[in-house]
Amino acid sequence: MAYRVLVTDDVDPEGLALLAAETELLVDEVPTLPKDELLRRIGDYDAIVGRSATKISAELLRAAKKLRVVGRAGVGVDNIALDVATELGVAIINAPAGNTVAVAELFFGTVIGLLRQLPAAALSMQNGVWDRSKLMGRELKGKTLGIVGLGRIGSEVAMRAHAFGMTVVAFDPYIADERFTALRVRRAASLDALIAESNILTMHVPLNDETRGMIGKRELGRLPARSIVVNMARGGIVDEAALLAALEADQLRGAVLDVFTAEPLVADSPLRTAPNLLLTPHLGANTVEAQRNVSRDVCLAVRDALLHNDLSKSINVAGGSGEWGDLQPAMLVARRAAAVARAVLADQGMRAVRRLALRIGPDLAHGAGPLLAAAAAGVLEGVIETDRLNLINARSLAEARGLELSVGESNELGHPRAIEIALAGGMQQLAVAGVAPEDSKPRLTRIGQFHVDVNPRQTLLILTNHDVPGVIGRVGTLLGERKVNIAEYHQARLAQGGDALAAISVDGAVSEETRKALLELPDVLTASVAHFGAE
Ligand SMILES: NC(=O)C1=CN([C@@H]2O[C@H](COP(=O)(O)OP(=O)(O)OC[C@H]3O[C@@H](n4cnc5c(N)ncnc54)[C@H](O)[C@@H]3O)[C@@H](O)[C@H]2O)C=CC1
Ligand SMILES: O=C(O)C(=O)COP(=O)(O)O
Repeated sequence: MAYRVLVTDDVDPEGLALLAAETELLVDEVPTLPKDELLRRIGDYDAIVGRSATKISAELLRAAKKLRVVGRAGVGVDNIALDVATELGVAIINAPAGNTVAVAELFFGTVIGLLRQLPAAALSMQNGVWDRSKLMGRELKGKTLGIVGLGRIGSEVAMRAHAFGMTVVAFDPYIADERFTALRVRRAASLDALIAESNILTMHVPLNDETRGMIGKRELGRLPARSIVVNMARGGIVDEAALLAALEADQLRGAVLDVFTAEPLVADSPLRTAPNLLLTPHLGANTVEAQRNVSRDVCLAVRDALLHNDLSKSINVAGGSGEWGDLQPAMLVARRAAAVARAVLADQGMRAVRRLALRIGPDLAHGAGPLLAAAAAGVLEGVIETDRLNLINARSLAEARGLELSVGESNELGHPRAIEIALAGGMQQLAVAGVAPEDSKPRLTRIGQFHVDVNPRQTLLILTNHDVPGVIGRVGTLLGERKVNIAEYHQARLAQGGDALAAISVDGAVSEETRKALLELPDVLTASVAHFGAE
């Protein structure tokens, strides 16, 4: 089956060629579409790849019945209704690293341009003027640079600022002290403290509820006299009206804006004629190198998501570390162990699961988020009606049904790559455990108190029976008569003559009628079937 990919917003051809090279991907490249036209067309597509000009609204996502992936050839995802995408199970993939240097270089280009009055100088030369006295500049050396957001771009700016002889201070409550030390950046205790000493204040944070309007009239008023404010992050992080007022009152030396609350900036915006304001039309990422990088990065990840169901690059899988190569077998165990626990409990009359507790061995600790999502998907599969149950929406769908989810690391599971799922509801609970060793196949190792050893393939039959001779033969004969092929049969018991449990891995499906027939066999006490969905 071929997947259709819609590409908007001038995405670099090098990445698109990677998509077009796949026979299973049909790529349609269009210019940035007006909202209504995009809404009309989106229903035909499995993926959309674009940049900041295309708004991926809640309305668009709900209309996009086939959509599985949104690729963003760049960093900021404030143009995407992330919550709705997560609820619908649509993967959001961005290209976080490819344009970092482009923004950092534009920072120095524009700030030096502003300090040395380069736009005015160039214009004066075009106009036949030679006036050096009016074009006196200032240097970066010795000035204090205040960076808000010491992430990828903030860090690159900091490194280059040292080369210019600047003092570098930053405010970022989410970054550890070690990173500040490694970058030789002094940590400001608060945003206010940073503002109070910044000759140049620059914003490198995402736009969200915490950062919208972060620099307003009050903050601008607290900057040292004759400071410069730079916003290359997102429009609205620096309040445009307050900035305009501060520039008109000659309170600042100047400002640089590359991003605007509404883009494109309207032709008659008062910002266009404000004094000492250097404007660029969202050029931060506009270099040949950056566009090639982000296009390649995002297209590869979109390809892998569509063709190989690899969601490791989706930013809306909670806790994803980005590297899932070693986690896939563990995710399979988590999902299947949860499905087994749910099936067995349902046959004991417990249909409403209330709690899912995941415990993982230390070598899987980095995958806690995706593993919990996989376990949630295992509990829900076959229970809820959705054709888009996946690692992206499983946790939110489970929580919406009142299921409490938790995950913890444990050294007591007997293997560093062990996984245990405990489901509970009412008075009942059941734990199912497994392992995902690096060098052998994933196995289920425990169902309740019974030790088993079975590779959970397409379908697992779980029987409990009296531990008496003849049961295995009768079960095998019944399944054989019904053309159910047994791949593995693992019999476990707690004590001779007590209860026993059989974990039987079979090919294909086991009908409800076959399950009932198994229950009719002498000495069989319970029979549960876990059909595993697609991986
Ligand atoms: N002008 C342009 O063309 C471009 C603009 N951008 C913008 O730059 C932003 C930053 O990009 P990256 O550095 O790659 O992202 P990043 O995620 O590496 O860094 C963002 C940093 O902001 C920090 N942060 C978040 N909330 C904060 C708060 N309330 N106070 C202080 N710090 C806070 C985070 O801890 C993080 O370290 C993007 O979100 C995007 O909006 C990115 C690329 C191009
Ligand atoms: O990557 C980002 O966040 C940017 O702001 C770049 O946006 P663009 O892809 O140039 O529309």
